[in-house]
Amino acid sequence: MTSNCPVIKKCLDKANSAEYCITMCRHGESEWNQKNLFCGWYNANLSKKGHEEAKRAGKAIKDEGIKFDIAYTSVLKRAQDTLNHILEVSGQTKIPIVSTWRLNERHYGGLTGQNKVEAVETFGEEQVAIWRRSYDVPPPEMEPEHPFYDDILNDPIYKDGPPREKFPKTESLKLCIERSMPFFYSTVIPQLKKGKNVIIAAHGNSLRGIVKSLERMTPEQIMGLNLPTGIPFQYRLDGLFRPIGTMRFLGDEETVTKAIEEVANQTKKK
Ligand SMILES: O=C(O)[C@@H](COP(=O)(O)O)OP(=O)(O)O
Repeated sequence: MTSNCPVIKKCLDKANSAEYCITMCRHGESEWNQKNLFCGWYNANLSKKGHEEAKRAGKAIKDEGIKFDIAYTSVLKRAQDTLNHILEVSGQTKIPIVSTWRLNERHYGGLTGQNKVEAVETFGEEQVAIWRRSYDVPPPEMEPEHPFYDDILNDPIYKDGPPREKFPKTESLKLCIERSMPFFYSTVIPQLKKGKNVIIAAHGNSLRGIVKSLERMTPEQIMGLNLPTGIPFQYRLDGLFRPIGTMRFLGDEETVTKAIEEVANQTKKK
């Protein structure tokens, strides 16, 4: 965009030249990723492989000499443990860490705890693909009889929200974006504006929501994006917080491609 008006031109020059950098990382493989179960708000641990992936992510950040000023994560331990490994291995455990339910994985509703291949056998490939990757079709709600309903609802990690009357029973990507992006714009963006270097350690779908918003992707475009576990990626952003170039993974291309394919193929029988 260009303009002959000096005032507009000055604003546009500033917007086009300012540059921010943000690093994000989906947590390492969880025990439920390993068992191929829909996880959502269930508070799964990292698997042994997940701990290793997270440490490797920390090494990649250390090797690149990336220094963070502040870190954001969800209230779920798979994301928090991943962040802690990253900060420990890269020698930056002293930075402030902000945890919020708003960066949680999308709530997978009644699918929580179901095996992804078995879900395809029960509901069909097309339906499960819609629940996993459509933009605005949420999975069936989690009913009070669901084996994890009470554990999740009464978990003290939710003492600061969401309020009980708004506690999700299921979420589409759209609903996940509606609670994560207000946090991103009100809390993370101001830090970037102050020149701070930020890392977000979160989840496959809460991060897909941020990517969709930053890249101004359509609902159709975001359907095709799968994020690998434990591989950090970065964006350089212009003054209007638009990406300059594509996301850059801190990992070799072969490993990244293989890890992305694994996520895409989770509903296929091995
Ligand atoms: O909830 C889950 O099962 C996965 C994402 O699953 P898909 O949407 O890729 O099926 O979330 P994460 O492991 O990132 O917390």
